Amino acid sequence: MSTLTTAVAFEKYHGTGNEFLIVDATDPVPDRSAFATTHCDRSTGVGSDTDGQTGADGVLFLQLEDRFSPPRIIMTLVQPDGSVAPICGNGARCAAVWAMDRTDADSVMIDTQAGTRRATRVDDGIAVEMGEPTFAPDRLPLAGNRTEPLIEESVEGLTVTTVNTGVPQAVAFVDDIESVDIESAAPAVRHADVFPAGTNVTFAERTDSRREGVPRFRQRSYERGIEGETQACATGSVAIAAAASRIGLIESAAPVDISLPGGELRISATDRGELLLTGAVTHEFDGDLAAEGVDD
Ligand SMILES: N[C@@H](CCC[C@H](N)C(=O)O)C(=O)O
Repeated sequence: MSTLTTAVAFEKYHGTGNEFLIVDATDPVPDRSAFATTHCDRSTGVGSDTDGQTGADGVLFLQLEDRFSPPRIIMTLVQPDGSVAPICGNGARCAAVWAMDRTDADSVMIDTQAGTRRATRVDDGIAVEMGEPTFAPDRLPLAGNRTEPLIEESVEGLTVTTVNTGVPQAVAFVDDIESVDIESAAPAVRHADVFPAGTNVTFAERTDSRREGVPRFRQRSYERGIEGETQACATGSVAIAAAASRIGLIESAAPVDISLPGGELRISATDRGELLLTGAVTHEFDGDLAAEGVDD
């Protein structure tokens, strides 16, 4: 038995600073977890981009099915710790551009473990239908036989409202987001016993509107699977809108503007009342990376 190393083509994209390596899923990568852990490492991973950022926030393995109209993509996000996330809002936008560039389509369907999402090219980037956020304890999930949603309750000393926006999110509304020591405050909540599958932890501060009548929040998120703060977490942005509406901070979950360390996102509503996430996507650079397998 010997180790076989092959070169795998990748493209690096970011959605509002949330960075992904995209690999065509038809290229064989025998151990996807090891591939993601190695190449996403922020110190030793894939080489620097123009912003000097080494590594990435995950690998999107994308399988394009262009016989359908609109084209479909089967999206699997493998995170730096080797785990698979059911969905990723920023990743879905990057996946949409990757597929649109190959098909000339302006709309694609993205099949994820959290369900199918439609993504459409719009003036200010890509808009993704994000499904119905749910506060239901069994869908979060919450531990035990709990029947009540977890709304504005203290978990590990932080007051949070929990919502599943495709992935679990614990949202804490704070007065001054800059003063939050996220690396100290978030890990205990992320691993709290009440969340058997863990959770992402998102902080939000209500701030001045930039569009008349549109509430705006500043956001910082600590992500499960990355185990650290990211420049943007779009399922967290949707969670802020849903949670703020649920606890009466705002009248409705849409429209809402969100400012993140990596840029701006907008939450609006589709005609069917589904939340729509809109933001920019950037294609950074391409290359080849080593994938290791075993040859027997
Ligand atoms: N960055 C993402 C969320 C990715 C999944 C998350 N880390 C998890 O494990 O739940 C986004 O933009 O939504």
